[in-house]
Amino acid sequence: MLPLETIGPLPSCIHLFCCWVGHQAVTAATKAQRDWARVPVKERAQKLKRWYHLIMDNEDYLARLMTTEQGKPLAEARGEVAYAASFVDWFAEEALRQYGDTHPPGAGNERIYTIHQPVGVCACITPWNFPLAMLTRKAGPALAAGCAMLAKPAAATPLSAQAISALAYEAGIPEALFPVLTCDHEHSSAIGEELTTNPAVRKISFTGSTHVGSILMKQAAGTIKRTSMELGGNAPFIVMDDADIPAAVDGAIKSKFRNSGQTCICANRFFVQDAVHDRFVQLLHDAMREQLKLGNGLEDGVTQGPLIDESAVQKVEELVQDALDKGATLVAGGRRVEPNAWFFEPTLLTDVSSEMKIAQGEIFGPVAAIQRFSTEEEALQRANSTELGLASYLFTKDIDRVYRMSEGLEFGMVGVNTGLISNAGAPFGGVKQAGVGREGGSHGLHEYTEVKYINLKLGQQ
Ligand SMILES: NC(=O)C1=CN([C@@H]2O[C@H](COP(=O)(O)OP(=O)(O)OC[C@H]3O[C@@H](n4cnc5c(N)ncnc54)[C@H](OP(=O)(O)O)[C@@H]3O)[C@@H](O)[C@H]2O)C=CC1
Ligand SMILES: O=C(O)CCCC(=O)O
Repeated sequence: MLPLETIGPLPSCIHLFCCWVGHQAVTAATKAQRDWARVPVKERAQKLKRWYHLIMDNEDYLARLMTTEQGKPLAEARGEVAYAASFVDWFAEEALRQYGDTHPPGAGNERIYTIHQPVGVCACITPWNFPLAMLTRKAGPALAAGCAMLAKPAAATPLSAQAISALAYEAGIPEALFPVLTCDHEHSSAIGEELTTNPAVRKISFTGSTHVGSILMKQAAGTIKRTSMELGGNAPFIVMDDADIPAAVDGAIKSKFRNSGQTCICANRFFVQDAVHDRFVQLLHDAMREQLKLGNGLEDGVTQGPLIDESAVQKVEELVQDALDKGATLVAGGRRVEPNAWFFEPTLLTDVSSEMKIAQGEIFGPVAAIQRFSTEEEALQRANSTELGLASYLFTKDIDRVYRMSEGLEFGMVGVNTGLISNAGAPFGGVKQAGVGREGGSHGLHEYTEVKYINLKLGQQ
């Protein structure tokens, strides 16, 4: 018998085991995908529709599971279940509309046309902040297009992913076509490595940090995989002096404090024009006091749950402290509720400047950090001074400004006079280092199809 030390330490065994599980899953998915691509699109769409109805029928169960697992309040969890289901519903319908086109022939006896075909076996790695919706935003279009989708959810939220995929199997979607590969945080790189390097996987779709997205892109480059990357944001929320201030405050509450500030499209940097600064801050402070209640998300009336883990709380604490050290003013909140708890008070800071860390990257916590500005040009220039061009928000009643500024903002998405931009029918995605590709809408389906051009030469003129 081999001495134990020649086999190696336990972690590397688990690493190898994860790679092996991933490899087996890819092999099974490769066969399942060939069969699935041959299923008539109408039948694929019907199975997705059944999945959609099963998700909605189990809304309460899924929402309670998510609140227990992830922490977001029950009302928000219910909203996410419906949001997740809406991707399945939308892509079930869009699958029927994968139109090709015909082109003018180059010569009299040739005909040129295009068809859309599934990319093949795809894989996705999803985050904990939207454990259902980020999965269906990727699996919905992939399955609709005729692809397989291997899913690796975040270690913090495997149960939500397993529950929603079980409903897919119940709806008639083969398990081998849509396996969910769970593992602990230490071994996510093992599964990630297999999914990004196995040549049978044709596409990788990721939502998470820019740091991990860049690792996955490098790994995927070896086999030239298609990638969709939905990475970090640093959203500006611009309030012009002609804005409807109560509406801007309402948008701020929705955009900033959804999921306790843990979304990549949360307002991250508030820019408020001088003339309306004090009124906006006052009304926002009032709204935070009246509308935000911290606590157990299963209890009635709670709107703010805990952050995801200890390191998330520490990061927010450090950002707030750095801002205060550099001259910010604390208007409300500013600390965790009690030692060792992961609940962080809804926080309002003013006198924030671009030198502070809180203005430079994702806060991912319930902190509204307010900067002031004087002119439209200054607002645009400061808003655009980030590499994380995902979402942006603009509040103004001047229609010329709406066009001028929304076209000038270097972001993939602009919410004008609204703090909520999420919609299954719209293309979600970023520019610069915020990512590659679009999810949702018809663009979201195209991410899972290849365009094939066919040149048909006729025998006779
Ligand atoms: N754009 C967005 O929506 C999100 C942005 N973030 C940002 O990222 C920060 C950190 O959050 P965090 O959860 O650590 O985000 P990560 O980017 O680390 O995690 C996102 C997903 O990637 C997985 N993952 C991590 N490392 C690897 C790897 N080497 N190979 C394959 N998969 C990997 C994770 O698995 P596991 O959980 O097992 O580690 C998880 O499923 C947040 O504070 C926020 O700023 C976070 C989540 C979502
Ligand atoms: O934080 C994210 O990456 C997901 C954004 C959720 C949404 O689509 O609204």
